[in-house]
Amino acid sequence: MSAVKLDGKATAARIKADLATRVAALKDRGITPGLGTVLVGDDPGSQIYVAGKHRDCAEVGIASIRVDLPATATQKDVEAAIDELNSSPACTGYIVQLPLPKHLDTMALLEQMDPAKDADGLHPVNLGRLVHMVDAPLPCTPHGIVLLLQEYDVPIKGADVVVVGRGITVGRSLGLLLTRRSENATVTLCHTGTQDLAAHVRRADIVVAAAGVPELITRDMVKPGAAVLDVGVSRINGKIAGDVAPDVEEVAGFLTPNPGGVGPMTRALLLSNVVEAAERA
Ligand SMILES: Nc1nc(=O)c2c([nH]1)NC[C@@H]1CN(c3ccc(C(=O)N[C@@H](CCC(=O)O)C(=O)O)cc3)C=[N+]21
Repeated sequence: MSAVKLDGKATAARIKADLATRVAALKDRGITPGLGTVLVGDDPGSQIYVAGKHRDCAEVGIASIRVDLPATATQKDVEAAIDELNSSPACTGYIVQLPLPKHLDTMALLEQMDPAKDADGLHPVNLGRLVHMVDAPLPCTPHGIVLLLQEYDVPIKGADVVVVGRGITVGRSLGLLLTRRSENATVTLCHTGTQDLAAHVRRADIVVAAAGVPELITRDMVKPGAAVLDVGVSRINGKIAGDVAPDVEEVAGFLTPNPGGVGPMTRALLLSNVVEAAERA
């Protein structure tokens, strides 16, 4: 058997084509959406991601504003950059690239952002709205995962979903998203304290691997026919090493390639949050 490829790259291209139309309509009304990025330090991975986001913006007609600060930037320096984007009319949405250098207080900086301009959906107010199940910008990776499953008609309602990893950007937020009434999945959130990971994964109709541990999910753990989504972005000798072992392809019913799976969806949903914020404003 071999798994159906959950093609994030192709699905993201369709989403971006739709966004380009909506951006053109906004421009006809005199509104140009603009994405800001705040990048602190010179981590090569973060540089690549931020550059990619600006390329994506150009592709759909969103203006972009890039704020790069040195690794030595103080809390006050980053606060000043956030204040600037909060008050800039050209910036309709922005992100602070994570993780920030350790000497900075990430939570304080996130709280300082205008929640209406939160393109990542990670502001505590917007995550709180997700907990309350009211409308808010959604975290990009979880939202991208849900849309990718829907694109391939993978049933979510009633599915047993095992999410591996409890990080804010993916695992924890995805649990909140999938347990809303509109998705109605049953979610088990596994993490480093989970006693028998394999036993949980084996029962899952949908497995989302977001632990950042290369090849954590092995073939023997996956129920035949299950949908497996690989969110891993570790690197070994510069090459992406996902959380899912390659031979899972032989048992899974659906599998994301990595690269070309969840990553492009994350980027497309970031653009979508920017466009939606501009449409609301
Ligand atoms: N505030 C914030 N928001 C984020 O959304 C955020 C972040 N911080 N910090 C880092 C993670 C990671 N992340 C990725 C997005 C796209 C790809 C992506 O498109 N990857 C390509 C491959 C690119 C390559 O080859 O390096 C793919 O999967 O096809 C990967 C990783 C967003 N993150």
